[in-house]
Amino acid sequence: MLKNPSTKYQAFPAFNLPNRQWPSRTLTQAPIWCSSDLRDGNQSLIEPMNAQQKMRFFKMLVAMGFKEIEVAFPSASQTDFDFVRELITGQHIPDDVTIQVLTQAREDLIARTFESLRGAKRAIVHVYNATAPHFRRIVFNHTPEQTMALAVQAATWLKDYAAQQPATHWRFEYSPEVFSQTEFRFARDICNAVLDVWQPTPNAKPIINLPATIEGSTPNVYADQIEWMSSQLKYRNNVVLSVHPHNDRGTAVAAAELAQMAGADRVEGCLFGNGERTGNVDIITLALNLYTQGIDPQLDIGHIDEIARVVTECNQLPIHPRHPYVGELVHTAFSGSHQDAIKKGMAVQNPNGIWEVPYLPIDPQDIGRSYDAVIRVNSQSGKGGMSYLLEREYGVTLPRRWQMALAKQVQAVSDETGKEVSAQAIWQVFQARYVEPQGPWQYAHHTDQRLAEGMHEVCLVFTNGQQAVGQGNGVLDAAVQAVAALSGQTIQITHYQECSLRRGSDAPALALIEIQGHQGKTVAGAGIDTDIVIASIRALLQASHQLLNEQPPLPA
Ligand SMILES: CC(=O)SCCNC(=O)CCNC(=O)[C@H](O)C(C)(C)COP(=O)(O)OP(=O)(O)OC[C@H]1O[C@@H](n2cnc3c(N)ncnc32)[C@H](O)[C@@H]1OP(=O)(O)O
Ligand SMILES: CC(C)C(=O)C(=O)O
Ligand SMILES: [Mg+2]
Repeated sequence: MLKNPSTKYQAFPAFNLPNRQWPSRTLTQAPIWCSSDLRDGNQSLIEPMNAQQKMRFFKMLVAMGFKEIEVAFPSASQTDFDFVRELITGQHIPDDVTIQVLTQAREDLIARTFESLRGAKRAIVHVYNATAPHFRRIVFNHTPEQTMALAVQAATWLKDYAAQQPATHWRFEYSPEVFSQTEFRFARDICNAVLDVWQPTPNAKPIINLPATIEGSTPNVYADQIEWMSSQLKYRNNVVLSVHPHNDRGTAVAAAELAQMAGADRVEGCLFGNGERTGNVDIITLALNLYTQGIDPQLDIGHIDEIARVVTECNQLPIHPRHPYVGELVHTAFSGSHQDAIKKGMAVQNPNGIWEVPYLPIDPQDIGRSYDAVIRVNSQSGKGGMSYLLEREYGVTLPRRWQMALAKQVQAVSDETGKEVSAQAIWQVFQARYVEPQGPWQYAHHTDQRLAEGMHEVCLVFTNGQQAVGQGNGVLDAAVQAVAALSGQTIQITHYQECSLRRGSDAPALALIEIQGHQGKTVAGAGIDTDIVIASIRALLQASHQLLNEQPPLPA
């Protein structure tokens, strides 16, 4: 039993913003993305990335189309410092990409940071100090004035150190760390004081980054805070307003989306939501959320599994199978009614039309996945899923009655094992039930004699030496008469269907036959052979066995 929380935790105060605009806005374009994987993501790893891993990750981010990449905290470690040097001296930074680095508001660290950036064509130096009251009190033992003075001092250091390296095109970024838990007027004042130092121009717009360092409220409150700050920042037209949500409450994606509706121009985050504690906001989810609204996310995510492979190998952390868009199971339906709807949706989906396959918010092929995993069968599945797999893997489209009968048998298998049933296992159940001979008349060979125009006499020879002769107006009709004579029943074909099997090098033919015996009982059989006539005779014989064996009829 949890303890009463009311004496230990406080509700996040509501934000009074009566004329808030963001709720009636929608997202219409991608923000400026900044990947913080190599800094915020990296600092949260059990084992931070080594130089090779960072370089591999960096190159992937560039290939994906990121134009701003926070690559390091250069004053933190020699590895990070050397990595920045290698990026610059090794000329690994394309002309349209700007690297960003983070530093605390301490002069020694700032000096080292600028040292790491020597020779860079462009760079963003990102400085932060915590501004929330409990951080001021607990971590810094600072008055608000001292916190403000530290930020202004840091802004001045950045400006001065940048002036000593004029060949680089500098941009500055300031984060009031723990912004979302800072008194909002104080947050505004400290950001504006920093901007006063930097004197923004259109040519080098500073970035004001407003982090939810620890996510503490519902996303609407964060959106209110961002909308209010956007309206209160000085030099707003020459300032890039950035957000940096963490995911402590599990709503970082929502917070980032609402914040953009509230006026944020830029989003910092990490791929698949890596980052401190529960992570930074997941840029892939944000981007694909835009994509599925018909908006170009301005990132190349057309090969999501390859991206996931690089990220998991570099971070040495797995991705949850239910993770939006990328998880192993997120495009898979096991349950019968979902499978039925997906199967119907896939069948009618216009390749050039609006995507409307039920239960699939995105076409898996758009992110480089196949349809293989879309439907998987277990005890929760129905005829739709089972027949989808047979169709996809073997090219066999069963009539509805067969689907219903086979589904029962497949479900019996999955109930018994408690496991998933593969397409191959379904095919085996199908063969055992409809194809494999279950009686004495196993086909050996046959002869076909033309008696007159359209009239055939067929002699069926079985492996046990028995023979049956019949006449009819085609080979199959004659075979039916032969089997009828043999079994002493009138037999009538009520359904016939043939197809080429997809699996197997010689593409054998499959014949499906339904016959009606005396008292109107309808049974089914299937036959496989490279010759469609023989496949049909085998199917007929197998159906006749079902008639004799008192097998249950097909459902009506
Ligand atoms: C929310 C975020 O993600 S912020 C980024 C966090 N990332 C990291 O910290 C990773 C890299 N950091 C490091 O490797 C180290 O912290 C270093 C190398 C930068 C500094 O190490 P140290 O000098 O040993 O300082 P350490 O971090 O242990 O101590 C924090 C000190 O810096 C102060 N400090 C913390 N943040 C800041 C800041 N943004 N600006 C100025 N001072 C700060 C603290 O008040 C404390 O001061 P005190 O020693 O007077 O009590
Ligand atoms: C340094 C800042 C931007 C940060 O990572 C945070 O507040 O989460
Ligand atoms: Mg962070």
